[in-house]
Amino acid sequence: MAVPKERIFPTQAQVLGATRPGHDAILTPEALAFLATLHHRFDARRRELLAERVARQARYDDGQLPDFRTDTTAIREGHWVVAPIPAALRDRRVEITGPVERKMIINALNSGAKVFMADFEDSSAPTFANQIDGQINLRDAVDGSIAYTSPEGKQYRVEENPAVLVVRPRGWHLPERHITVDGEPMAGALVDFGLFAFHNARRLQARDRGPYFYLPKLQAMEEAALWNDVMAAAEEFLDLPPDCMKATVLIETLPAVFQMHEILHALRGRAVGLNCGRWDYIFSYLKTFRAHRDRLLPDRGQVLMTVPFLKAYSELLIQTCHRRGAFAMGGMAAQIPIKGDEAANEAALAKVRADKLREVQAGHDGTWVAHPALVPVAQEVFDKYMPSPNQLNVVRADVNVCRDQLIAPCSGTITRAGFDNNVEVALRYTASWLDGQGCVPIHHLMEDAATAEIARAQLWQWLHLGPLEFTDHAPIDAALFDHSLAKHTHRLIESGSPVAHRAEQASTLLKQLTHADELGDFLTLAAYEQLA
Ligand SMILES: CC(=O)SCCNC(=O)CCNC(=O)[C@H](O)C(C)(C)COP(=O)(O)OP(=O)(O)OC[C@H]1O[C@@H](n2cnc3c(N)ncnc32)[C@H](O)[C@@H]1OP(=O)(O)O
Ligand SMILES: O=CC(=O)O
Ligand SMILES: [Mg+2]
Repeated sequence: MAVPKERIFPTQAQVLGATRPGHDAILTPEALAFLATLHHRFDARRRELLAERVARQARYDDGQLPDFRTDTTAIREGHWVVAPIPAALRDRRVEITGPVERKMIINALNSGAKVFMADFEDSSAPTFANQIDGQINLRDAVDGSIAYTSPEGKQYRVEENPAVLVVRPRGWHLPERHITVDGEPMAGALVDFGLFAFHNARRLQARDRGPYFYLPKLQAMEEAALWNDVMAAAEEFLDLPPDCMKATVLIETLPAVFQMHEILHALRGRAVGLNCGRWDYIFSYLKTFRAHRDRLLPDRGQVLMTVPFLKAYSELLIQTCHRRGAFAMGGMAAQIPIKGDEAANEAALAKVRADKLREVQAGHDGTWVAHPALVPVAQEVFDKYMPSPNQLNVVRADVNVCRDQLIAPCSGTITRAGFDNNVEVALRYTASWLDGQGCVPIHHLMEDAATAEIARAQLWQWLHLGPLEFTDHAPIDAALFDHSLAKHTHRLIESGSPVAHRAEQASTLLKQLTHADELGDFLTLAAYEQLA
């Protein structure tokens, strides 16, 4: 893409990773100069905001509880709405999500969903090849040339009326060590956003669609303001109209739920909605309260969206969004279709249906599905209960959520089966991730970075905030964890799984993380050190 010379920052980002054929068309000198510009202008601020996360967590560790801000009351109480939502995003009843693999992108675009969220984040293991191949695939999807032939000879191409593309870059915390500026690794977020915007934003803007993004794992309005400034700078650099880049923000950290008005306000020229990222939200609840024994969570299978703290979160999100003219998107049920067992499949679909029914009846404007076969399931429910394109008119004046409801302890039990399942899922997911696969089915559930984080964080919590015991009074202790981990490691090695060779490596990493005195910030940060 031609960019006026005076806009190009003198430094180029350096590529340290091995590149493959086709990568040079993404990692062009102009694109690398654009990345360097983003890095120079915004990385120091990003690092400051990450330091604020650490300070915030230290306050929670000292016993403070998250709460609404006192310095932003005027924003919460003021009368303002977000900018008008573009036509392409006014009906988002079903959104399919998935990694940026070539075949899956085509399948997702053809799935019948209104939106496809192309994911560089929770469902991606960010090897350099995955991330840059993903950029090639998205560029080809945007320019209409994407096609794929499977090893069996099946041909894939995009059909008419594909889903609207929305891209999710990595969160602010993850580095991209294969691209550096002045010797410093770039932020994965700036690399994913920057390369996608550089190669596709103008082309998208020239059509009836635009450059649209999902923004993950924010904790505070200042982090949203940083994204706003990054996008504004990119628009200026790429000669695009101000605020044409649109953002839907995942509310998937506990601190962020207390700043939803503020986050929308920081992005008000470009915010189109918030989304209930339930899995990371549960993980964030665990992490925020890692030192609070009175807020331990039971088995993850019991932490459903109907438990009080999650119900309060989703209802407050709907009320907040609709007050501001923004969409309130629902989230992901973990069930996926089960092949070869009709009864089990029907039971899984019934769970998805019930989840979508809860969402649409609560006032959500749309929802997420993990698999193409779930598009009609979710759509049927939303079509029935949401005949208009959205339900921005549902103001939920009945909702009156206070701080204590958002952080309410969750009742339930810790079972042996739940403990063992956490060990198995954390191990098998980590092995897959280390092998370059960021989303996998385990026991017929979708497991990705967020769900795996819950599994491993719970293990840490149960071992470190104890002494705890199961319902049969057997102690929950490190010896039990070591035993279960050894058992599942052995099983994975013997399983013939394509990731069996990663079993020992994943096991060692999990052991370190679970035995550590402090709950590590992100599994994916620790594992990134070892990612090929
Ligand atoms: C917490 C969060 O962040 S949620 C968001 C992140 N998570 C996701 O996006 C989940 C994405 N989903 C997936 O990756 C997959 O559905 C999995 C891993 C859960 C299951 O994958 P598989 O076991 O391969 O599913 P399955 O074999 O049933 O797939 C059947 C077909 O559907 C396709 N498919 C499955 N999921 C998707 C998807 N999300 N998008 C597009 N195509 C898909 C497969 O590619 C396959 O295509 P083919 O018949 O042309 O070969
Ligand atoms: O990103 C979504 C989530 O649930 O986490
Ligand atoms: Mg998430």
